[in-house]
Amino acid sequence: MERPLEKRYPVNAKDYKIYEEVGDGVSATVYRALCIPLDEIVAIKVLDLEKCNNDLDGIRREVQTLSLIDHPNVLRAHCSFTAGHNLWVVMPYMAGGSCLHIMKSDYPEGFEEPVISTVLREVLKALVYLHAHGHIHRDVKAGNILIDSDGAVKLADFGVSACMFDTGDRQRSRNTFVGTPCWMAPEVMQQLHGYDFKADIWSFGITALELAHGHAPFSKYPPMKVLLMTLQNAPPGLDYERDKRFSKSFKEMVATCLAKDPKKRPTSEKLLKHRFFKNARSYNYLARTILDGLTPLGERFRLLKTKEADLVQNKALYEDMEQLSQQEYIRGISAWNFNLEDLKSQAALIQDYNDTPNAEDQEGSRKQRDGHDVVGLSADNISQETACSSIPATSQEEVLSDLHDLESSLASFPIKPLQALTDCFDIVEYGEGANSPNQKGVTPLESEQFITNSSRAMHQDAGRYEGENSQQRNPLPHQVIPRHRKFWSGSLIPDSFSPRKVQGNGDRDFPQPKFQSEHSHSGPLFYRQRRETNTTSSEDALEGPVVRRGRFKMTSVDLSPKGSTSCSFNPATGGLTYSTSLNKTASLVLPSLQSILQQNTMQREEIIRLIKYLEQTSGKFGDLTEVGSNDLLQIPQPSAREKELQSQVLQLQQSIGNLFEELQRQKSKNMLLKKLLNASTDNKE
Ligand SMILES: Nc1ncnc2c1ncn2[C@@H]1O[C@H](COP(=O)(O)OP(=O)(O)OP(=O)(O)O)[C@@H](O)[C@H]1O
Repeated sequence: MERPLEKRYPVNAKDYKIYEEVGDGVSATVYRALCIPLDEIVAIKVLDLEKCNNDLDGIRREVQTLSLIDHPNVLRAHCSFTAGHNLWVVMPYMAGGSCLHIMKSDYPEGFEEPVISTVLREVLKALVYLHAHGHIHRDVKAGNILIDSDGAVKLADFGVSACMFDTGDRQRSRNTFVGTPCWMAPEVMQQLHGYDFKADIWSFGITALELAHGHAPFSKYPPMKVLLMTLQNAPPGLDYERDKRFSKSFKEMVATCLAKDPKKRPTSEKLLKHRFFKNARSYNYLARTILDGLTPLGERFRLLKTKEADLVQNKALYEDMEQLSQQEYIRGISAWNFNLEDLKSQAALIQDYNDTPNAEDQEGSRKQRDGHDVVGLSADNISQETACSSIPATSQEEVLSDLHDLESSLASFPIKPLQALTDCFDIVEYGEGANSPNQKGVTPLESEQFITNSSRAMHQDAGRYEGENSQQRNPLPHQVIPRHRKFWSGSLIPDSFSPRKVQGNGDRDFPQPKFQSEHSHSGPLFYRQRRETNTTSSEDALEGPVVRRGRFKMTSVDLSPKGSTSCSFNPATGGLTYSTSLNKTASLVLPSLQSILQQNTMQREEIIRLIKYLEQTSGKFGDLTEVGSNDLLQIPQPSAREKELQSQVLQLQQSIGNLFEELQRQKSKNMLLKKLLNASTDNKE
């Protein structure tokens, strides 16, 4: 029988029409697109080669690997080529998007068990195939499980995949730190003896929890804490009490994947025989359940990004803190081997979150206290860990203890740890210019054929997605949506921001409302207090010329008018005269001036009341009081409402001043940290 002609996908950017953005990752953006000559809807992943630290050969090998893979549950590339400084990977378009996106938009509490077992069985089939062909996927997570409109499930993203049978450079690359910390197996973190395909089984177990809860365990913590918790806590799992809605077989299946000792984890083949997967349905079931009624992928992604952008905008200061923490994390790990003291002093800068731990973490700590399944820990470590995972860390000491714990948990690190880590995490720095994540130019410049044209056409129904957002045929969507820092957990929106999170059902005690208020008030207070208690801290040393002022430093002496000789107080109007130019100095003194104004207004009213009282009770000071009171009483008394509004305005102005001040402080701190980071990198080299 004659074989049907293979479809050949063009390797030139001008043959594709880019529609809307449907996803983004650490180093790539994914678009829905039309392959014009074939009249077929495809997905195009655009990687900025300048942002990939990998060498071109490495990427070439990855894509070659992709093109050789042939399994219904593994997403393979049709073809790939370079366009300008971007690599375009053309793939089948998976109209349902990733499980992560589906959960974030419609199932924030996770999926029901039959859905989970159906999805996971398909993923496991992909892993059986990959492992049998010598590949470790290394990035199994809900964000990489894609669903097509008919419910077909494919495992995507070989951005970090490694070949188990390779030798030489490739083999050594497995001794680097690759993956996303929440899904990362302990042996991958430890870097002791390298790792094998069992690392995928661990990530598979974590993904099962992610699908069950809507988020991965520890996803709200900064990477350093995730490392510590993974290494030191008992493995996360489904709780018999808390996760009543799930079957015993599901709980068992997760537990078997999440054995800390990789040898105790089953192979993918053996796992596929687990009774949990007996309940899996056909993939059409997914189309009928989770995909039914979903808005088109592009629109869903846009809404999620808008929501994320709004939340991030409102939480600009929190972002600064996160960023600082992440930079500190990278710095901390990378500096580990050569300057512990310096590291410790820098650790003082790590902002902790005062998060209420979720039941998952408490459970982990409880198990650990009971002495179960703790790898490589002394009693000392255990108590320290218990403190750090079950009680909100609030002090510098705890951060230092985290670092101490990490020191004992990570036996050794790769030769170039900093490089390895910067490959893993998206580090955003102030002043990023053209290469910043927002500048994801995907201009279809003259393209040159780069890698492969897939040997086999994928079974893609060319016309079926044509209707989806067909009006949105815009040219290349440069910076359609502002891109923000990627969250550690891989979530689109960090858990603590999720408006759907509710307090109180064990696993979901997310501190969103609490955090919001804390952030605007307690955050800056926390920083100031810390500085006050430790004026010789490295933070102070780093701060340079930042003036430490603000409402939390005010004393009654500060508020006295005589203290502020540099501004003029008009007793007739009760107002202050000062330059209105909004420069830095103004923003720094503004809070003090506003307080003085408030204080004086109150004093003035007090004096007027006193004069009135004296007028009524004594004629002795008649002349004097008459002059004084007449003079003062000429000013109309503000009504109670006016007073209230006045004080609100003052408070708002004061908050603005404080926020501006805090922002300046964070900026200068960040700049200094960047310098230190560069210096330590230079040292290392
Ligand atoms: N073929 C596709 N069809 C539809 N959506 C896709 C496709 N490929 C990727 N996506 C979407 O784009 C998102 C990011 O893609 P991808 O994971 O490949 O990028 P990445 O930079 O490698 O991300 P990361 O390293 O964080 O996993 C996915 O989570 C998914 O939602």
